[in-house]
Amino acid sequence: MSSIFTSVAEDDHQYHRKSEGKPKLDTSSQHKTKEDKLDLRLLLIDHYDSFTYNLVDLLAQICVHPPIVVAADVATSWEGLEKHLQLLLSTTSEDTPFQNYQQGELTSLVDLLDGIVLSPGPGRPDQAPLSLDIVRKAPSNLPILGVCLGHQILGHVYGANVTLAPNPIHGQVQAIRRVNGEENDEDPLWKNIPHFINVTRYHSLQVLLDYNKESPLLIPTALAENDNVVMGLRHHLLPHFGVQFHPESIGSSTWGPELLRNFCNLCVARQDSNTTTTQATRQMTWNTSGILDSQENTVSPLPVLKELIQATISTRTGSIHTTTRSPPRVFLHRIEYTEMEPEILMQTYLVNEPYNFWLDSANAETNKSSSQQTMYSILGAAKTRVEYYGKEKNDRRGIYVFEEEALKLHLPDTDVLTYLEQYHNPRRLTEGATILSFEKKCADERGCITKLFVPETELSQQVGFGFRGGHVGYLGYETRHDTTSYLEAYEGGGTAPTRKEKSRLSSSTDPHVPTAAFLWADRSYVYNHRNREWYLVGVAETSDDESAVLVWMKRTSQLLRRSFKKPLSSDSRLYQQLGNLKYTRPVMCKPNRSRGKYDRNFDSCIEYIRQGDSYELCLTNQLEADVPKQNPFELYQILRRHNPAPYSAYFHWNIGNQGNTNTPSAFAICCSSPERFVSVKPDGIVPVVNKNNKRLVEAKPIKGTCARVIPAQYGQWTEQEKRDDLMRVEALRSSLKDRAENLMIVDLLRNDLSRVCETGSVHVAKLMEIESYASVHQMVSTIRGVIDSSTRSCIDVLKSSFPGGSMTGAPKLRTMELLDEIEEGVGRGPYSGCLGYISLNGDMDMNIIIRSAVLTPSSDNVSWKVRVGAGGAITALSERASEYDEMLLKASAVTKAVEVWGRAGPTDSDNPQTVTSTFKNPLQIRV
Ligand SMILES: C=C(O[C@@H]1C=C(C(=O)O)C=C[C@H]1O)C(=O)O
Ligand SMILES: NC(=O)CC[C@H](N)C(=O)O
Repeated sequence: MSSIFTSVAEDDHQYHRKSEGKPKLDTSSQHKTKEDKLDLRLLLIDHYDSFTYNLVDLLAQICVHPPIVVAADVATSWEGLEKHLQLLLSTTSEDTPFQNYQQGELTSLVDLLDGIVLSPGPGRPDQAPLSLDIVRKAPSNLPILGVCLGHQILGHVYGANVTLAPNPIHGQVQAIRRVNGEENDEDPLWKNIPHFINVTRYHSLQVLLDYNKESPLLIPTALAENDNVVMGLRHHLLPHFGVQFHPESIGSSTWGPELLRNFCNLCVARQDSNTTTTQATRQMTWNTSGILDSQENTVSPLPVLKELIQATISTRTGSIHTTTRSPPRVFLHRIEYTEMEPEILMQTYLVNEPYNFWLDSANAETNKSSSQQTMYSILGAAKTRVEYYGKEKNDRRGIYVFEEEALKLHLPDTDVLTYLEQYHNPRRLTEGATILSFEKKCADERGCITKLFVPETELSQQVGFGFRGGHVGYLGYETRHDTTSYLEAYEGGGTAPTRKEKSRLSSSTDPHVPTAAFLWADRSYVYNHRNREWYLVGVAETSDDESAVLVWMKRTSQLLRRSFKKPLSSDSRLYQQLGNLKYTRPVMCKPNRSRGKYDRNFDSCIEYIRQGDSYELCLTNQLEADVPKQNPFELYQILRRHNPAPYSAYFHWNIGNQGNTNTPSAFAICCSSPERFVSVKPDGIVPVVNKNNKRLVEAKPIKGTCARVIPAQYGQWTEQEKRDDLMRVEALRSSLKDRAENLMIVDLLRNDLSRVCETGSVHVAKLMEIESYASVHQMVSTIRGVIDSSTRSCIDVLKSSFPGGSMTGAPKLRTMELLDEIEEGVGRGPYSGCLGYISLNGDMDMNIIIRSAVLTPSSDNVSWKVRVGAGGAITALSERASEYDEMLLKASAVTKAVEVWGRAGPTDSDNPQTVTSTFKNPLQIRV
């Protein structure tokens, strides 16, 4: 591993970042609080970058108050910004950028600010009117730090040319050197920073400085070693500083935070040198402490605009639902002496129910090193379900809640995350579960029960898993319209004509498949693949429910205790097919967009990157096939053998009863995903203080893929094949292109988690590790952070991080807009979204829906339309010729299984409708 990453937390017990070996903060004691933090008010203008909150997190570690973040499109001028801030100040409420400020404490913008940071972002400086105006009109003694796009904005304002850089460079860590010069030695931004440092670059544009000018306004402070691009600049008089690189990136972590500290110190020194901040000046000189003096007043506070005050923040952001209903009761029961296997339980009892699921750890048995978290299966069938149709399905918009086939609730204006929040907000979390045991001799189903309440703190250790019932389902990719709105509203943006225009672009998706869908899992089966232990998990909202749950548990326990290992009815048929599979056989799934079109799409991506509109785009395609109607569960069975993966899942929706419902939804998802999107769990590594309220958030993004060697003899490796395969691992590990792709997504996930996690808690636990699956090697990183679960829920985590950055690229919002256009407005549906559980104790585990088939019935109901999404990240280092192949390689993990399934053909038991009408499922009878 290259040395630039040595400051990454290898030791997961590290909660706050260490700063050993770094110079101490040089600040006057009156500005320090008890925790040595600086009492500064910084404003950060967010140009919708995917790294902004990494800056916010670092600044929040340095300052008492986290910076106030506002979107770059809240206004187009300094005056407009003032109005906007006045409005915010007058409506300070919970969950806004102002939550840390007292009402009435702040009276005017000028009094408020000690410094401004202009964030990085997509696009060109001339497209950022607000930031340009800030540089022109802010009080001249107010320090401004421009990062990347912000640096280019400074360049633009001060007359430098902003042009295309010699090469776009994204996610690469490179050496820069400081520019020597007497004035630069005094430069407070670079105080105590060595002359050569490594930093991460994400840019396509550059500021060209004219070194021949006699008295230049801008002075270069650092240059890139390899291409001499200006990496740092400052105004010759004003306290305006720019850095072209990203000090907040994990690849800059040795000196980046120091540079930000220096900026904060500079803001403190400016406070010291001003008795009243409104005495600003245009006549500037460096004073002895390296900070500018101010003499002239340029800005006066604006009166508060009464009519604007009336609009409240909570109506803009969609206020958080906090229901006062008490949390449901959870019951657990361990089944002793059963040899039941999850696949048999599904096949025998669950797949013929209209709504059922299996969150599988399909590789837990084949891969003994699989982690603790991926050794459980959660299975169940449900009576109550939630369907959500989002912005792209305007005719049916809203939430629909069904009990069996009866529509119980329609909320036309509610989005899925707001709906789920009612169940999973901090006030409704269960604090433990009742463990039930049944005495064997007791004949009565309702009697002879021992109950023991175990608090959550002990429960997870005792049973090993964190699922306590709740919602199991998925958020399709198009749920992104809602999370985008949340983000824009939080920062006060989304109102600019450019953004409004963009959000009108909507994608067409399959009408059979809701934008998001969840089952209410009140009776579930949890299986530990390692020790083969089974638990039943029941949820009761009322006392009637409670006695029904007890009966179900007792009956199920009795039934499963009698189960012995038996071969699956479909087993021999499936294995036979797998053995016959020829790996050279062409897939029958047809890509939606041909190689020629995909190549042109690739060119568009490269052009957007070249122009500075994106740093990385995850371009995708869909492959489609029509398969004669047969049992979709068999496709899943083939898939879990063919491509065993830790976040596999089967999700089956209404296939047996198509046509009987008020909404025409009917589909199945067969998923063999290797990727965790995000989980929320309690964890031993969290500090002991207030332990109950802390939960660990973990994302495990994958970026970097290469094909594995496929042994000539199915399942039998020669020594040479093993060696060749290992060589591919090493090639992937050291590939510049893949490391850059991965680094970008690591920084993006750090950003997304930093929006909700505690300041300083987000860290990279594992960087660029290689995991091997049936057909591919993958580069995987692990990012962790801590939330306070008394104020933040897993829904907040989803709001701040969905969709997973590995499926979008960076910067996320702009890149999603570009992809919409490139992918011709064809919605991705469940593919690229996430699937998993949201548990009633506040735990969550969501995968990324990739390596998956989504099945919907054809209009005549005689065949399945099978869709397999696949794609890959495009960066400046990508090659056109290999991207289409990489997409096909990823798809092939699934398309081969579809091919086998299609060849197997229907059997007599493949008509679920007949089965459900004759089969009385002993486990699903509800009393
Ligand atoms: C887009 C897919 O995969 C994503 C892209 C990857 C890559 O670019 O290397 C790796 C894993 C996924 O995050 C897919 O499988 O369809
Ligand atoms: N990271 C950034 O801020 C990028 C700035 C600009 N869009 C560029 O590509 O150069």
